[in-house]
Formats: sequence, C-alpha cells, structure tokens
Amino acid sequence: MKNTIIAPSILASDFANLESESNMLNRSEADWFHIDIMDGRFVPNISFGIPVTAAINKHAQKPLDVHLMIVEPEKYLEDFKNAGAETLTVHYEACTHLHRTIGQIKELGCKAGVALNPHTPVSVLEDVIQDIDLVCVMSVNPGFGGQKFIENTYDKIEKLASLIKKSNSNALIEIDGGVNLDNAPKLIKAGADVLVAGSFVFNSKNPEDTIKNLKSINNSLVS
Ligand SMILES: O=C(CO)[C@@H](O)[C@H](O)COP(=O)(O)O
Ligand SMILES: [Fe+2]
Repeated sequence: MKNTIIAPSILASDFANLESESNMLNRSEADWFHIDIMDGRFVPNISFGIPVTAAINKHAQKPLDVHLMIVEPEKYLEDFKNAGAETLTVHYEACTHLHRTIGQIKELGCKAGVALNPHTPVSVLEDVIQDIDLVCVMSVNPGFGGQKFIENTYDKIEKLASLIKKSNSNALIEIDGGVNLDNAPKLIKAGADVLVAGSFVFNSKNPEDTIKNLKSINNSLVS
C-alpha cells in the first residue's frame, strides 16, 4: 500500500509558539515539517528566513521540507542546509540555471526539489526530471496560505506522473496549496506522494486529529 507523506505547513501555525507547534507535529502522524520561505520579491509576501528555520529545527524531530519562494535561491542553499533542511525546493521560475542549482543542492547532501507555479507546464522539467527528488506542484499561486485549490492540478499530476514513469525518475509528486480532506483522496488517486496542508491543519479544532485523518486516506482508498 502506498504511504502518502503528510507535510503540515508551519506558515499557518502560531509563530509565537513555534516550540509547542513543533512538539504537536512531533507527536502527530505528520511525516515532514513544510517550511515556506517568502522574500517579498519572488512572491508578494514575506514569511521568515534562516534563523527561524534553525529555531524550528531545534525542536523538530522530523525532516524539514524547505520551500524557497525566493529569487536567486542559489545564494542561500548552504545557509538553509545548515539551518536543518533535508529537502531544498527551488522554483523553476526563479532559476536561470536550474540544472546547476539542482547540482548545488545535491552537493550539499540535500534532496533536490523543484516547484512549478500554476501556469508552468510540467514539460519544462523533461531534461532534469531524472536529477530531482521531488516536484512540488503548486495548487495555488505561491505567496499566501488559505487560498482556494486550483482544479486543473489533477490533470497536471497525471501529466507529471507519466513524465516521471517515462523517464525512470524517482521524483516524488508533492501538492502544495488548498489541500483538505475533500480533495486529498482525488489527489492521491491522481498520483500525489506528498500532501502539504497549512490552514486545513492549523485552523482545525484538533490539528493532530486532522493530520491523522489525512494520513489515513490511503487505507480508505484500498477498500
Ligand atoms: O507554499 C505555500 C503557499 O505559497 C503553501 O505551503 C501554503 O503554506 C499552504 O497553505 P494552505 O493553502 O494549505 O493554507
Ligand atoms: Fe509551500
């Protein structure tokens, strides 16, 4: 049975209580911590940066999945690796020399991810798909939590899954934005391996239970 990875996004957590939010994720069935870095240039919002990532990493007992929504990400890869990143995801749209940047991430010993904005077709990854560990399909325009899921994402996942298969790549398909219990089963059926969920988890009454419910979707799909 496929084991979907659940990566709650810290962006929607209580920034004044990152230690207790981290401990909640440690106790929960979450697999990764999703860390959204926004620079006010690549996206029209600023979140937090390297010191806060390092502070979260002090408490996190699970891998940090760092989503860099920043221009010139190559300048900061090493800093984020030192802050605790296991996966470093850069945006296709922010990288002039994507192949080189992927190589730099691998040289640091991190997993290399590439994120695609909603308008970017999966075909742009044809020549690098074998070199990457994860493709983050943005199911909202990056920059903010709590946005509405874009329905075209299902088609995009199917196209990406077929590119990955054709290329003998091991890249995981991650979906980021507007994920909830209504769309998650369909996303998993279409081929998603990793689900990022921010507001759906942290705005719920019981985030630990919500994570458990997302994690158990696979079981219900089997029957
Ligand atoms: O990268 C981003 C947004 O740019 C995401 O990771 C959001 O943080 C997901 O939040 P929700 O849409 O689940 O509230
Ligand atoms: Fe993200």
